[in-house]
Amino acid sequence: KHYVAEPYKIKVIEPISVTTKAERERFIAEAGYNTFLLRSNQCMIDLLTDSGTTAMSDNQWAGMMLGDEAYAGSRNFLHLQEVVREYYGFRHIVPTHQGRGAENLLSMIMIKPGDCVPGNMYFTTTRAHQERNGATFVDIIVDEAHDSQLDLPFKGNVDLSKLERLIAEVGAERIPYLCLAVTVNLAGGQPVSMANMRAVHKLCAAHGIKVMYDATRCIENAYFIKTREEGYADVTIAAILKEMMSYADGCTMSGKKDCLVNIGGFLCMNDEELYQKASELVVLFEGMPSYGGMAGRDMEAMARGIVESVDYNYIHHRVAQCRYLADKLDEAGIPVVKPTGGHAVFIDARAFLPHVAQDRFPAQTLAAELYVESGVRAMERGIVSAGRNRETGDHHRPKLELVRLTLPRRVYTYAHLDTVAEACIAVYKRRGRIAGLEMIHEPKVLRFFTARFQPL
Ligand SMILES: Cc1ncc(COP(=O)(O)O)c(/C=N/[C@@H](Cc2ccccc2)C(=O)O)c1O
Repeated sequence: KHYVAEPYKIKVIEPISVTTKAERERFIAEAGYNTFLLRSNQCMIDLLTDSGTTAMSDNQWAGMMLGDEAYAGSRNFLHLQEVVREYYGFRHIVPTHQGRGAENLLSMIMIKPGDCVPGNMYFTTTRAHQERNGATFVDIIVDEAHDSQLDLPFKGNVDLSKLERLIAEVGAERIPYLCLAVTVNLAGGQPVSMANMRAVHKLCAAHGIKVMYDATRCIENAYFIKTREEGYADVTIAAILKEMMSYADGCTMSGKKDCLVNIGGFLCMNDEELYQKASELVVLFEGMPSYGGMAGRDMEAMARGIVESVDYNYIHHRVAQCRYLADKLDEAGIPVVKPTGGHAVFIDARAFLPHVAQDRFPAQTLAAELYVESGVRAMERGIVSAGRNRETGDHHRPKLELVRLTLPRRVYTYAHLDTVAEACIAVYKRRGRIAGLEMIHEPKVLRFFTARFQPL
């Protein structure tokens, strides 16, 4: 297999703090066996998240010196607005401090209590905001998305018959919008095909239901369309992105992922009335409609990041790094989600630790073991992240109990990925001797961020 070399060279470095195994055993115990509670300087290769961990380019850093910090009408906002209109195609953009800011505004202006918001698999913060505004999230993703070993090109797709059944059951007036995630984080970074986006838009438009994308990893989705979908091999990433967005009425965006910045986000829409409502609320939650919780310099960095993000060489390498790591684990017999997603390698913790019951937190356990083995920080994406069912009080029990090895953009090299693979293989060899965890502190909201555990 050919793995493309980094299409950039290193100009500035940030030293990695090296730890010993004995130190890491102490650190993870102090962190309640929750990798979110480790300090950055206790992690040697930090694969917790691709969110906000991007290395910016010299062009973006130069832009940071051109921050127009005027309270209103900053030239950086005008630049960001112009770039989003050009690349995403929506008429209105409301800047927010990050994705969550956009999710908050969207949920508040579109949802009324008792509504249903259908989507292609849940995401924690997205669902939390929908529920907070009185809606019920309804999963309409294709069944195949819940099978980690099924190697299909677009496992993020919507099952149109599920959507039709939902509309028939609850009525279009109780569905303010469909939330289409491109890509689907918790399914393993799985993309949605252009054909499915087109069909979803057509069906929703026929019922007067808006389609709002969670565009957080839309460049990765565009790359998978280019490389996997008939008819797009010779189409540019930018043109694919624009067509994707043409099938949506708006989007929320966490700029901390595919806009290549460390903070920032936006909410987009075409509808004038929605824009007016969002503009009224943004002053309450994020500041002015012309800065949305970002400094001028951050908006400049994001505008420049958006232009860089559609460069084929950038996204080709970014996805190739994920595939490189996934192939190494797969060759060693370690169960990983197939096909490899755009931002991470997801280990199937249930298959890795079949003797650990799901309510003994296999993914949480494996993430802690990986950390002790080699200082690699991964993230639990299983029963702990899924939280509890509001009605029954029992854990949500997702079919996918995953450990996510999330690759920051333009940060690590293939040598780092070799170290990660070796660590996974070492733990895999001693998996029979790994017992589970019990939860000793359980927060009420989004518990995975601060829950604490101890070994059985
Ligand atoms: C598909 C999708 N939509 C919206 C957001 C929110 O965007 P923001 O508010 O962070 O900018 C995110 C953030 N995902 C991050 C950070 C994270 C967030 C909650 C729990 C765990 C991790 C991650 O997956 O690591 C996302 O993935």
